[in-house]
Amino acid sequence: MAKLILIRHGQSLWNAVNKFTGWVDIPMSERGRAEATIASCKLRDAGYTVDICFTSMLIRAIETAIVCLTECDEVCGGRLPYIWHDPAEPDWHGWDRHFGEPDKELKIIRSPALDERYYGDLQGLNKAEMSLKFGAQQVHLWRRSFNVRPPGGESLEDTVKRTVPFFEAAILPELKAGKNVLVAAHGNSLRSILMVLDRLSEEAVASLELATGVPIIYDVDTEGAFTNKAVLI
Ligand SMILES: O=C(O)[C@@H](CO)OP(=O)(O)O
Repeated sequence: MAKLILIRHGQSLWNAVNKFTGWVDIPMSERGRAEATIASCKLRDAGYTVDICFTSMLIRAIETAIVCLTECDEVCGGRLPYIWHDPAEPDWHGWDRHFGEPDKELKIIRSPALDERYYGDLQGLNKAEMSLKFGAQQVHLWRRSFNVRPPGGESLEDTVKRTVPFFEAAILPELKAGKNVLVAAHGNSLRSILMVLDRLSEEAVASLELATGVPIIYDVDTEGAFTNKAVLI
């Protein structure tokens, strides 16, 4: 049975100071790196290995993936992790051309489809200050409702429209082929995927909160059915 391992990135420097982050490319904090290290050890101790990894384009998710795969390198199952570059990219310089042993490689594939929800005009602003300015209820709607867009940004519904098609086209086929997949992404991009995997209603997804750096694991069969959800706290 293939494993799907979802992980929200470790705490970022802007999570630490309660700022809306969205697409701003903020790295992890020291605590975030520690969270990713602990996640790596928990994956190793529970005997999980990864065959292929997907991340967003944002450094906090990429860092989380790399720390998870390399702090306890048993998680890689003896493979060498590397960032895959698409030969179709205009600036591709043959970065992965020297690899010749696919069985010993662990591709890390980045996609903007997994990026955090775009927070528009709120990016960089403090969440508590915005609650004082616009009211806690309005800010809660911007942060957690399914279809209310933050000013100039994406609703969760908008996010679903990019994450779920990517999940179905790129990630699901790997799982159906029996590969263990690590997906390192963001609070809202993962909430949008979990909404589908856990069949959550628009109301139920509003109360779904994901901790930073905590792996969520599903068994996936060859038909693409998701069972036995486990959270490695
Ligand atoms: O700021 C953000 O990008 C996200 C995740 O940290 O915030 P929220 O939890 O409010 O959706």
